[in-house]
Amino acid sequence: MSDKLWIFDTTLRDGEQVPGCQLNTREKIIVAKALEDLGVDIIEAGFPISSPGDFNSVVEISKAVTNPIICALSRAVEKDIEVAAESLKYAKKGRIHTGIGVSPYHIQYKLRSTPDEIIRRGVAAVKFARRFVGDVEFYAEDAGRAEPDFLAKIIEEVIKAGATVVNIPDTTGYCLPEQYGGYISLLKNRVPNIDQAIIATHCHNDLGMATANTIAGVQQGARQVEVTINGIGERAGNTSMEEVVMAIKCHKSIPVDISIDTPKIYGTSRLVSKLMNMPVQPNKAIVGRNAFAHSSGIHQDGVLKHRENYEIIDPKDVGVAESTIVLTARSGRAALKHHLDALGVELEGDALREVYEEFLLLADKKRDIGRKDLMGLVGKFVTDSSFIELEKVSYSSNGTVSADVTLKVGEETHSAHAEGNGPVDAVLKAIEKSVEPQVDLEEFLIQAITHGSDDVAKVHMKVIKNDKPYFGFASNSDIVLASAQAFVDALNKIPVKEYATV
Ligand SMILES: CC(=O)SCCNC(=O)CCNC(=O)[C@H](O)C(C)(C)COP(=O)(O)OP(=O)(O)OC[C@H]1O[C@@H](n2cnc3c(N)ncnc32)[C@H](O)[C@@H]1OP(=O)(O)O
Ligand SMILES: CC(C)C(=O)C(=O)O
Ligand SMILES: [Mg+2]
Repeated sequence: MSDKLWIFDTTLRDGEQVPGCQLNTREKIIVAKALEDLGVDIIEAGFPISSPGDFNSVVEISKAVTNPIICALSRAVEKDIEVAAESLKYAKKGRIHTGIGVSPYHIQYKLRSTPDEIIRRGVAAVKFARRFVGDVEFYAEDAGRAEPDFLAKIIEEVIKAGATVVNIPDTTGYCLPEQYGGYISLLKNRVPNIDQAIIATHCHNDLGMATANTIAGVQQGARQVEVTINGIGERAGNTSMEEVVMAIKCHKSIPVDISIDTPKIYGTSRLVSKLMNMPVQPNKAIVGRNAFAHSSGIHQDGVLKHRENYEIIDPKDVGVAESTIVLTARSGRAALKHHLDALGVELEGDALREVYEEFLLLADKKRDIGRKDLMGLVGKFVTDSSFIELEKVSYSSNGTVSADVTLKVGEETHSAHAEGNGPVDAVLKAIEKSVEPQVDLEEFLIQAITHGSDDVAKVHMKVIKNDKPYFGFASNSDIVLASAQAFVDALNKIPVKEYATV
């Protein structure tokens, strides 16, 4: 029989420590509800002593969320623990998370203390927290660099004092998987009362080892994993929830059950990325834009024949509609044919070979091959009456912001006027008014390339049509124009056959 693996999410505490990621209470409640919906077991909602805002967030999350345990962080300091307990008064199930540094660095240089005194303070903190709640987690900060004998001793003592969960953080992301797993097996084998508490992993990603270390910990007997959505967190981040969950789902040999509703992973990732203003790197495992995108011919042919040739996860299992086949100069005929079929152009044999040769010449010069390029290549076989070209864009701000756009769709000219919250909003609305298909704008990123006031803005956009993502890119020194061009670029990638279905 498998054990339960408790999923402890610290996006709203450790994740929120990242500069620029701070959320207000309303936004934290949105994330907490999404985490509840995703199926997490414990939400670390904040560090209540740190500010009135964080205290209030823990109070409001406790009211808003029903199923998960709500956890509040504190130092091994009585006042911190009292405030944490106060913040949890509305929690249906509340947990206080208290602890202290245990590595020689932390004991000597941070806390200016001695090992014996650290054990005394840790034990006192756990006993004090138990006066308020029955569920007390102890963290042994910087356990990843602790003396093993000292770690085993303090863990034994805090369990005696009433800790229900013992958290073994690799706070500085120092460990290799074998070392981190070694700490967990040491505790399992050496601490006589270890079966009275759950061992938790809490890994940081300074060497890119957070997921590997967490999995090593679970393999050695840890039964709680502390993770964040998209792996956000201090410095290089925390362990990413989606990576751990999917690694365990992919490897049935790890004998644990997880409560996460995996098709909700992608939506939760986007929500956190958007609210925290923290873009997800394109090659991020599981949730990155390219996690299910195939761009070289041999892979594309393999995926088109049988998805599992090059995918270990079905994208639908994590909430991504489908894999994408991206046309590049490394693509082969299978990929080209796949795209032409989607445009309604069915070519075989010599015709396909002829178009493929021309496609290669073009793809060697151009990074991103879009619908206009493809229709140009197959022009003698078919005409495209739906390609969109941006002819004119103007906007003004006179109390209300409005925009006028002129577009050419196939041979026809369309003009539209719209108002918006700002110039980009107005221009995109005007474009949407005059074209099919209507789409949902899911992601919109503007990046400065050189960082001067004469900078060129690079815009990346993701739109959704019929649950499928389409990406648009553009760069221009005019941010509004770059946004309009990226939007049109994305629209032009939507196959005509998708227009009819809304
Ligand atoms: C590994 C982690 O992620 S730990 C969590 C990190 N998150 C945060 O720090 C965010 C919230 N922190 C805060 O708001 C503030 O730092 C507070 C309210 C906790 C403390 O503020 P201040 O009282 O001004 O202290 P300051 O931040 O300057 O220094 C931290 C103090 O806590 C002590 N301390 C650090 N960790 C612990 C601990 N686990 N238990 C007891 N004391 C601790 C330090 O030794 C230092 O004490 P000192 O001033 O006597 O040397
Ligand atoms: C407070 C503890 C759990 C922590 O975040 C760490 O040690 O990384
Ligand atoms: Mg941490």
